Amino acid sequence: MFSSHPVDGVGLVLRVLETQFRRLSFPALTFDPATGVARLPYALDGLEFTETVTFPVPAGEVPAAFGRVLELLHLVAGVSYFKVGAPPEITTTTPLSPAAAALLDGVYTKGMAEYAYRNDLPHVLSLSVTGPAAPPAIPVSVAGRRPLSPVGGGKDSIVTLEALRAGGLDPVPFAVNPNWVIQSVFAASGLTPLVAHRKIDPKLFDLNAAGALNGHIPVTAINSLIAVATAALHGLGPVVMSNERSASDPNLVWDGHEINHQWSKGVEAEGLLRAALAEQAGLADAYFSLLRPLSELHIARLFAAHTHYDEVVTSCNAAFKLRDASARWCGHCPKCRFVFLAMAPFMPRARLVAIFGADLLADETQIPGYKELLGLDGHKPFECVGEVEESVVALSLLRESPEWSGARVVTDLAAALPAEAWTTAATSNVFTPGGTHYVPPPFSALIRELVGVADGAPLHELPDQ
Ligand SMILES: CC(=O)N[C@H]1[C@@H](OP(=O)(O)OP(=O)(O)OC[C@H]2O[C@@H](n3ccc(=O)[nH]c3=O)[C@H](O)[C@@H]2O)O[C@H](CO)[C@@H](O)[C@@H]1O[C@H](C)C(=O)N[C@@H](C)C(=O)N[C@@H](CCC(=O)O)C(=O)O
Ligand SMILES: Nc1ncnc2c1ncn2[C@@H]1O[C@H](COP(=O)(O)OP(=O)(O)OP(=O)(O)O)[C@@H](O)[C@H]1O
Repeated sequence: MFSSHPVDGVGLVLRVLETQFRRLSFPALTFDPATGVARLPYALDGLEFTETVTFPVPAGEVPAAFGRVLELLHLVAGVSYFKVGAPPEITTTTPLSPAAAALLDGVYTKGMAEYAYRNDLPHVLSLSVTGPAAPPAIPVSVAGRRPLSPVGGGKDSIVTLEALRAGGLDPVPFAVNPNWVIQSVFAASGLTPLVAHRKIDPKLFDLNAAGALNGHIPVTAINSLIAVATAALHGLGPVVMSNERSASDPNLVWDGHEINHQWSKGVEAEGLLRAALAEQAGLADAYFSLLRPLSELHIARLFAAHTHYDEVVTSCNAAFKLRDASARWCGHCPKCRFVFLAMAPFMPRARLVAIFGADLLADETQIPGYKELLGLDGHKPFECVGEVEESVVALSLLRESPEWSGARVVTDLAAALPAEAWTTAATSNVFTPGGTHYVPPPFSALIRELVGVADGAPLHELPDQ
């Protein structure tokens, strides 16, 4: 058992590496309305951490719903500290509505599934968060207020922001810890953003550097709750995300469980978060993804209409590292490869090469990576990339394009795919909106309009929620 008497940095690290942790718990959080600073403490047995989130300070009173969302954020953001020890018990004294308890179970199991898989910790997949029961709150609607639209610097949130603007909904752009890419997207949008700042306890980085257990966490769940809390604090409307249909697609199945790098971007997490916000905080329809009915390839096609973000748009995750971030597109990760392939059918080659600063489809060293995306090798990479079918459809469009058909990577990949792939591509539904979604009116009309206008075709009917 770990105890918390003072030790120097090296001693602390050595003891952590030798410890089998038993329990993650959540000491009381604090919030200072004058500074907007929330302090979120965690205890991994006797090892203590504090994460800090600084919200934009509101002009008026702090609404009760904000406090309830902050409680949820405190519990969800514990994943970063949980992963140091993967304790079998996670307990809170915060009363939990049934939907809040279900969200937390999902976050600590399915949200941590990639971590469990990579570290061979199967017990993580069946953990449960325990706490006293709370009755569901009475839901209130946030409809009719200005939406808050999180910006990630990539193509998806630009498509959402511009769709909301075109629909006359007057969106407020938002980001957690915006780096220069996100700030440049804010500037290119011409809209005035709100921002929040999140500071992970630095002790975590020392432990990681020394070899403590580490791995991927469901960061979108954390950013989403910071966004909802900010919207509540500022009396805004729903938080409108840009998570696509393919985010729900798992990377692989392990021990009978789906492992999805993007779990907290997927539709299951969206449903759990919506229900938890309604029951625990009384916020009905306060969170949804506008782009949920669309594939990544479809979103790439819609993005092609927005040329004034070309100098700033960056989807590569390497640009978003806390340390040693790349300038923009790194040009050699699965996400760069996928986004290049997805955009190529819909824009002139010179424009795409200018956005990326390189021509990935002319570079034969990219071929092994593209084979993974096309399902010819290994499993879908642990990154935010579309489904195999989307890559196949993109390639089928490129092999017929005068500009791209002679590109080295296109010819090699087209030769490597079996003939059935082209039949699959021809009958694919990647440009047909569909699947489970939670887009409420009037936003569903907006997405119909967006898709219909971009296609120059009759408006698609979205299936019912
Ligand atoms: C930028 C990135 O991809 N980071 C992943 C990478 O971490 P790395 O060590 O290379 O760099 P940092 O991000 O700077 O992290 C430093 C350490 O801090 C830990 N940490 C970070 C954020 C946090 O909220 N909690 C943390 O504990 C982190 O574990 C590092 O030790 O590899 C890590 C291990 O696999 C990943 O966890 C890092 O992913 C970030 C949390 C991140 O922001 N990733 C997004 C770009 C991302 O993957 N988004 C997914 C959606 C995932 C979801 O379900 O929400 C996507 O867009 O598909
Ligand atoms: N720093 C951040 N602050 C707030 N929201 C964020 C942040 N980073 C990403 N998001 C949001 O999380 C969701 C997933 O992010 P993701 O990186 O997939 O989107 P993106 O950057 O818009 O597009 P792309 O898929 O091209 O990178 C989006 O709704 C995005 O707006």
